[in-house]
Amino acid sequence: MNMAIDYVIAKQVSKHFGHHQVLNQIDLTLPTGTIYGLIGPSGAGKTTLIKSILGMEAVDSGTVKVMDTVMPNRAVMAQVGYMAQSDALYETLTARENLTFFGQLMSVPKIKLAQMIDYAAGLVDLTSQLDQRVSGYSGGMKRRLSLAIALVQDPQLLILDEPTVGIDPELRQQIWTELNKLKSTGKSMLVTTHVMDEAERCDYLMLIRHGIALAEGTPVALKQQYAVDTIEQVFLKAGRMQDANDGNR
Ligand SMILES: Nc1ncnc2c1ncn2[C@@H]1O[C@H](COP(=O)(O)OP(=O)(O)OP(=O)(O)O)[C@@H](O)[C@H]1O
Repeated sequence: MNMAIDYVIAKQVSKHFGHHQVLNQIDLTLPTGTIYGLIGPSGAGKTTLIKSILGMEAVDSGTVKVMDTVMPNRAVMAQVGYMAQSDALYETLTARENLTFFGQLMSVPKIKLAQMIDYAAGLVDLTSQLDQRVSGYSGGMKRRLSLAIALVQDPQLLILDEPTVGIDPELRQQIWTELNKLKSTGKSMLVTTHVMDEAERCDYLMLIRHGIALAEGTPVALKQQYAVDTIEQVFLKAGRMQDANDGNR
């Protein structure tokens, strides 16, 4: 059983590119056994926040700790299952070879690696195509392989940037069922999504827009707070309120 710790603690994280403030004093705490969703429109700053948490993007101010360690830190980074928004795969290799390569890179012991490849491939429904070259894969298959790679090292913390883009609804359901199983073993996930029914499945949500954390809480609490029935409506209402506030300045 895992100790209840906060896997991620980000405090007052700010970041700009040129004159553009992309993150504005963001606080985020991700406890054990939690699926934390980041939702927001394109360009809101979700990927930049994720990269800042992973130590891949230097922040202007604020601090990030992952597994109680100040980031960036290579050893901690190696313990995080990260699925980037664009697939970084070796096209000339097969899916199994890709999984083996990344598993070895993450120092997964050989016996465990074979098991984890079978498990991860099964989870994303690629078992029968494992020995095909990735160059022949469709976009959705590549996305699924990237998710399998994030899982192959059996990480305690998964950071998934739009994991289900291009994946059909049935498989999306299966993947979410599995993410919930992983959660019940104490793993945590930070997930970005544009899909509102996925947002509803998260334990906790942050709505981010123009680099600002507009609202956060459990899906139920957010719906109550904004007196609406869906997360999509929360999102629209919070956005309108932000625009009205900006207009009043
Ligand atoms: N390396 C960079 N240099 C300059 N601007 C950048 C860089 N990376 C991101 N940006 C800008 O920062 C803003 C936030 O981008 P980010 O990718 O974090 O948004 P996002 O919420 O993840 O969007 P999406 O949902 O489309 O992935 C955008 O305006 C983007 O153009």
